[in-house]
Amino acid sequence: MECLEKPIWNKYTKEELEQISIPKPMEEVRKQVLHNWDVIAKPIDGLGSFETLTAQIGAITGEEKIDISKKAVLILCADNGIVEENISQSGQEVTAAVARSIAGRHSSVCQMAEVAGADIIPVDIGIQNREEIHGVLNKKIRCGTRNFLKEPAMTEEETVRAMAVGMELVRTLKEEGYRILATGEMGIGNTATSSAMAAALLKCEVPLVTGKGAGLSEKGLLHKQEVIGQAIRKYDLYEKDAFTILETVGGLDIAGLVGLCIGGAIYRIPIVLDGVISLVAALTAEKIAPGTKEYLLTSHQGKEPAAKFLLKALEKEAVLNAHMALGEGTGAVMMFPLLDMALRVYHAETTFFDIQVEQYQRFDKL
Ligand SMILES: O=C(O)c1ccc[n+]([C@@H]2O[C@H](COP(=O)([O-])O)[C@@H](O)[C@H]2O)c1
Ligand SMILES: Cc1cc2nc[nH]c2cc1C
Repeated sequence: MECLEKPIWNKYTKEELEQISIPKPMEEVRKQVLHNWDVIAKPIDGLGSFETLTAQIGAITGEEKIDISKKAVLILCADNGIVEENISQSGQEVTAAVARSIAGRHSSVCQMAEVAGADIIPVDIGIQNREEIHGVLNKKIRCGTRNFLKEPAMTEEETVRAMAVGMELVRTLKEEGYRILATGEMGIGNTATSSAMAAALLKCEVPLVTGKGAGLSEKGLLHKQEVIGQAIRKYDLYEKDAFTILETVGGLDIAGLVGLCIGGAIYRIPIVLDGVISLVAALTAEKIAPGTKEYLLTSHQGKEPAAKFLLKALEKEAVLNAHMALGEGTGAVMMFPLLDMALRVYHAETTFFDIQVEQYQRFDKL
């Protein structure tokens, strides 16, 4: 049965999206935050990546006093037609089941977000069935994508509309006072769409960037790699641009995440990236709107093999290396308490002067 599409806000065309110009972060503020860290009584660069990440947040927001008190994780839920090809352990009905669990605040990310003091915003951007799930924001573009082995997953218009949903969410959340957002997703089959996109974007062999997702057998993995390889050849994807790769083998969740990343850059909201699905969206966003990556913070590398190549292409390092493969935004949410702890030190401002010790000198250049 065809799903009735709901008309949604739609402002951009593909051409307009490709002409978005991303402002530069504020380098003076980054420098000032790094200087403030050096005055605090601790070894030089003692908090490592947390010093540079908080300086990045300063450069994004333009504020030396860093406030990430109001935070949220956005979980974009969507189905993938490619699941028909048995590239995942379960069927598409699991996407809606987990979305219901998120709405009821039971799922893994919900438990973690509660500890982190983050709000949970589940979004239906393309779950396959028509059910309105109470507590899930309805931004459905269509009921799941098409099977990309047979035809492109999305049309240009659907892709643009899904990206617009992500951008619009950042705009409204900024208006509501949110200071930092984490990316999350839920969608059976989205490690296959992510791996297909990663192979095409990075122009690398499919097995190098294709893993077992939520849990496949060795045989299942070989089949998944074969399916992705066939699609890459069918659409000649090594020769295609990022937008075409997204619409052909991506998903509505990934397109929405691309929009979240670009929205973060436009509205100057730091975006914390979760695992492989968010990382592929981040690289796509950077290719469509260069400069976007300056507004993105990494969290973890995870178990999917594509993650480390995507991080390298983004010229970023993960903070956590915990072999996670959960999704929902769990890795990104883990960053919130870590950043809160680092910022507690930053704002406490216990200086070398306070403890009557001569300030340590930095011998390398900032
Ligand atoms: O974030 C990751 O690195 C990650 C790795 C493996 C699985 N997942 C989650 O598991 C689902 C996709 O797995 P699969 O095997 O159906 O492609 C999807 O809902 C993701 O949130 C997520
Ligand atoms: C139960 C379950 C929860 C998930 N959360 C993200 N992806 C998932 C996949 C499954 C199968």
